[in-house]
Amino acid sequence: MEAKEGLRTVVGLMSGTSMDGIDAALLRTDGRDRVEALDFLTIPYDDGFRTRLRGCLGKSDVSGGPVAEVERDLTDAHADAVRRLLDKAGVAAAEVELIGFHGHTIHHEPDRRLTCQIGDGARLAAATGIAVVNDLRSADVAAGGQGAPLVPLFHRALAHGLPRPLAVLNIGGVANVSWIGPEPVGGEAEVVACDTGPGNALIDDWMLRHGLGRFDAGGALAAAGRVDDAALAALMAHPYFGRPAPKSLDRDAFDPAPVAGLSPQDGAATLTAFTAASVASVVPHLPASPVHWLVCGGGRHNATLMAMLADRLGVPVLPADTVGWDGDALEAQAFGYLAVRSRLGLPLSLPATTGVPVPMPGGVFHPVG
Ligand SMILES: Nc1ncnc2c1ncn2[C@@H]1O[C@H](COP(=O)(O)OP(=O)(O)OP(=O)(O)O)[C@@H](O)[C@H]1O
Ligand SMILES: CC(=O)N[C@H]1[C@@H]2OC[C@@H](O2)[C@@H](O)[C@@H]1O[C@H](C)C(=O)O
Repeated sequence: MEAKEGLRTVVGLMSGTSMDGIDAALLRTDGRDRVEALDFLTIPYDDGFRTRLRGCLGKSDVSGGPVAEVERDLTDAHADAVRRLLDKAGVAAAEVELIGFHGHTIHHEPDRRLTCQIGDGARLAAATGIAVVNDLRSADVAAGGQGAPLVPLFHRALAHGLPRPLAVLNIGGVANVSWIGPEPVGGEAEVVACDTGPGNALIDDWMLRHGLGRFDAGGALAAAGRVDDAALAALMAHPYFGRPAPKSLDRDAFDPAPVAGLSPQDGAATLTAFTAASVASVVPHLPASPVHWLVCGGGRHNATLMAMLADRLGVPVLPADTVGWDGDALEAQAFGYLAVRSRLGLPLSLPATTGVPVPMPGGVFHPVG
């Protein structure tokens, strides 16, 4: 075990459900309440690899065969991302203590105690010469938790001094919220979290299906359409939205059939409204209404979605960048932070963030050599 005090220089790596690429962040953190962001980059996947990755979704058997080949190539792409990040930052691998390696979720069914992130920790440690912590969700799921979301404790670490209650909303392929309560003197604020519903994944799939690109840039297509209220009501009838937090989702949990017959514009508008309405539907499940929302993840670049969120939530909804955070880097930074917590034996999740029975440490350590 490493020293209990002090900042460590670490890398965090995330391959998110939108399958856009690898986010790699360099930071210094004590795994508690100190975080200094140093650098960040994204390495996009090419279309061929994205198709292979998509082909792994829903599978949980990684041994041998095509999933094992994708896992190997995914790991090597992460090693390359680490090299490029350190080159960009002018930092030597020897100066980095640890990599937090999320891997890529190909299957997530916590109610059956199943979650699977592909990514070979030992191979990444050997390729980079830096120790790795991976498999950060399994311990939580094995103990009966949702295994997600895991970023809430990182959000709390960043949130000192901001107005409370605060909601930090990540809009990736799936969307998740961290509710952070008032800051007690000398104590830690209450955190409640869950996945709210779809983020961008259904919108991205819609754009691809209509040959209109990989995502709705700026929300322009949605802005040109009309929300179909009946289709939206059908989408919102899913039982997930009535369930209390904590709760989590797999990427493809929702069937977009209700929008199937709509024009490209109206479908985009309705799916964008679905994301906004599902975020708003979580508010009654929170301990108190947030006084403002900070939005991170790629969905904050979708102006139509941001406007729909502001409309439905009725309080300020701002990109997280407005308080000095890098809204693209946050998830990758979180996995560097969580890797340090893993080495310190600190919890990665709490009963109110994943439903795990007790505060839960986790992660698997892979030393170099
Ligand atoms: N300029 C833009 N306009 C609209 N949407 C955008 C823009 N840029 C990115 N996005 C959306 O953001 C998505 C990527 O977001 P992000 O990288 O946060 O997701 P992720 O980390 O892969 O997912 P998750 O958080 O679920 O793991 C893209 O797929 C796209 O839908
Ligand atoms: C199982 C899984 O990989 N879940 C992801 C996904 O993407 C967003 C949302 O669903 C969140 O629950 C989680 O990722 C973030 C990083 C988290 O664990 O906090």
